Amino acid sequence: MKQSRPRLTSLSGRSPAILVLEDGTCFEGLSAGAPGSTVGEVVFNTSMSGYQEIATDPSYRGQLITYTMPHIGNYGVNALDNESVGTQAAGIIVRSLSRRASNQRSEQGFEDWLVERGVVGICEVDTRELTRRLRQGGVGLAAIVHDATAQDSAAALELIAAHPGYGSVDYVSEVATTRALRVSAEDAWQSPLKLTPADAAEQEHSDGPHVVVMDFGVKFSILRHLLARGMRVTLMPRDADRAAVEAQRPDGVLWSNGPGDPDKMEPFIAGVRELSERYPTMGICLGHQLLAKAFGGETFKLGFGHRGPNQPVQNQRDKSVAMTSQNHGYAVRRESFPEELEITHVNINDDTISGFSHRHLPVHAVQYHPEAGPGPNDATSFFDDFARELAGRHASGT
Ligand SMILES: NC(=O)CC[C@H](N)C(=O)O
Repeated sequence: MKQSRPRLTSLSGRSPAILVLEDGTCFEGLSAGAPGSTVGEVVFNTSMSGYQEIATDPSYRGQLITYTMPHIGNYGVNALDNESVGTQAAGIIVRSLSRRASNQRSEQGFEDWLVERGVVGICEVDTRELTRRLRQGGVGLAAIVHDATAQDSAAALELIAAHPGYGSVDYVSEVATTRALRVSAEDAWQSPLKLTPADAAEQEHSDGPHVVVMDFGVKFSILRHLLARGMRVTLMPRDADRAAVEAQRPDGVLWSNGPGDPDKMEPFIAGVRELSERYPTMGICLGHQLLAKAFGGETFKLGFGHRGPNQPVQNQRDKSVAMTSQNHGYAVRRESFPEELEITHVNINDDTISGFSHRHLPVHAVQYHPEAGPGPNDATSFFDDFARELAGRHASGT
């Protein structure tokens, strides 16, 4: 392996650790986070900040996140920035991991938090070289093993061999709700989000439009954006049928983001179609992919995906460009794009489909993340449009 600087063998108590790719390529580094070993699909994210939001984004379930920003952890973590209850990344890979957190919002150091949550990591890795490889060869499985050097690569390769393959795992079942949950609007931006069983007594009596979020691993920022626009929000499990959704008397339905290969979600596609013919509908990321499939489209795996806060997307109607936050490894195939849908947004980097609307139904979907979390707020108008659509329907009682 090419070394860009002399290998460190210890750094304040860290032990040697390795990251091994499927093809046997070994990156040597030092242990970080919780001790042990881990395996997952190795991907990279180009954000300069937002490491906590990324590690808690359910769409990263089963993945080892390479942070391309060379210095990670310096502003600590805090409870408000979690994008879900758990920590979802299967592991983290960084160049320099800060042990000191310096920020007025910090409640805990990033590494202590990783240890507490059992997330295995590796630091002092040549993340630039790793990212170049992933860009050239595509993403794949990899394993991190602590207390190991390149001579121990076989142990890592065994972990990889025992993995069923990223696309074969139903990661959504590990992160999404299995029961209806009400989302409390109280202090949504000031305190950690509160989710309570929807059968419990109503906690609030807001009279805003009601959105049912079909949960495949939704990010809290999405829920906050809905609440901030005066909407009432209920999470429903992915297998909730039409009757269960209708019983909630929603004004609209949102299909959430989520981890894994959208092809694994085939059993739920008929339900996506049925509900989107009935309610104003919005889809984000995995939700975008599910909606495209529901109308006859297909998805495919990108070489190395789009993960970062600086993905330029062009609106096909007014030609404006927004910088968007993205985190996806699959996309909708152009050749399969259904006639009844219209492409509304395109990723300028590689011309992939970034958004569409139905030609006749109020169905809109984006492959990017208008909620950012982390990332720029260029695209939040997507929520404004949805709120307007639902407010009209709510007022008219249709
Ligand atoms: N953020 C997401 O919803 C990701 C969708 C899907 N799992 C993908 O990787 O493409």
